[in-house]
Amino acid sequence: MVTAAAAAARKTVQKGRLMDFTSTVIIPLLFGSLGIFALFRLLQWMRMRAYLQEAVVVITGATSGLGKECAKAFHAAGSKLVLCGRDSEKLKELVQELCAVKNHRKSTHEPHTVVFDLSDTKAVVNAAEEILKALGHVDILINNAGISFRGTIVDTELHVDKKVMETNYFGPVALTKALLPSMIKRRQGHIVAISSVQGKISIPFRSAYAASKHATQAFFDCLRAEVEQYDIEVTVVSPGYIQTNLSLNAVTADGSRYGVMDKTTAEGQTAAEVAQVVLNAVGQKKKEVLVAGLTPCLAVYLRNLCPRLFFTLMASRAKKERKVKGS
Ligand SMILES: NC(=O)C1=CN([C@@H]2O[C@H](COP(=O)(O)OP(=O)(O)OC[C@H]3O[C@@H](n4cnc5c(N)ncnc54)[C@H](OP(=O)(O)O)[C@@H]3O)[C@@H](O)[C@H]2O)C=CC1
Ligand SMILES: CCCCCCCCCCCCCCCC(=O)OCC(=O)COP(=O)(O)O
Repeated sequence: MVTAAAAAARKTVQKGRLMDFTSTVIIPLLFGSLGIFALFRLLQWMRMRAYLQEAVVVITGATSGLGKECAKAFHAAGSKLVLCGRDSEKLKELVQELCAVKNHRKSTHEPHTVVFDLSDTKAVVNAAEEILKALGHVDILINNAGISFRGTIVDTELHVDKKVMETNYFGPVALTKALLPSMIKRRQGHIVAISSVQGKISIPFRSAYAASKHATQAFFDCLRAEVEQYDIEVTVVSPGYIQTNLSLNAVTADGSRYGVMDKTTAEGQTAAEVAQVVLNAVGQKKKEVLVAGLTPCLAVYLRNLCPRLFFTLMASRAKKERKVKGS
């Protein structure tokens, strides 16, 4: 009887101590951590806002898809935009669209436009000069423009491989090199490369595209290391499928337009969602970001951790695709 009462009393004391511990240690710790986290996020947001507001941001491929949505996101963040593209009419329409947006919280700026073809090196160098003359400097360069490709290696004419490399690799490299000296001089700048999941893994019938994106990843990784001493940032963004005109505009083995909206593209993430990820990655000065669903992310890990299995999967994918196309 006595021992049972003593045990019950001991239990009550223990329960009381636990409650004391919870109210004096656990709960304050929990709220404290939440508070610190909220403060950290607020400071991060304020730093990002200050970084993007008034920044001179050059965006290539601004006439459609991801480039257009990036233009909207950076414009809304108060950046001074330089919109680049091949079609001056489409660029003018975009400027009108951006200027029509009312933003009462932030001061926004009317964007500049520069028309040039990225596969023309001379035009790229002239464009960089034009940009520096008009705005004095560039804070953020977003190398976004690009084209994709569909075809077998055996059938693809070499000029097609070159065209894809000129647009996706040599164009951004030339523009970056043309703007880099002024960034180094100011010891300030941020260079962004829109690569792809296919900059990390190669899938069949995309040889020229995957090669151009692997080259992009390699070049901008080297650049990041080389310019860190000048406080210049480099961000490589690797998206999975996005709902844009990329597949429609892709080139085929003989250089003609593919002209098909692939199911994978149509079912991808929206360009606005990915543009927001680009904005945040730039604002937070991230080194790289993979913006894709579970399967592409797993495929990237599989390529590195178990390449044999990945190659087998890709070979069977090639066989299956060939069967579907009856070739
Ligand atoms: N959509 C997707 O699934 C994915 C896209 N990406 C990448 O995103 C980037 C943007 O593509 P996305 O928006 O999807 O596709 P879009 O086809 O919608 O946009 C491509 C942009 O690049 C421009 N461009 C193409 N060739 C040239 C050139 N020679 N000189 C100058 N500009 C050129 C186009 O301009 P114009 O209007 O003159 O043709 C257009 O503005 C690309 O680098 C692409 O590889 C990455 C992963 C997935
Ligand atoms: C342990 C399980 C691992 C599962 C991995 C299986 C591998 C399956 C292959 C998946 C391939 C994903 C490819 C994604 C490609 C992609 O997102 O590319 C983005 C683009 O650049 C699109 O350009 P495109 O012209 O090809 O439309």
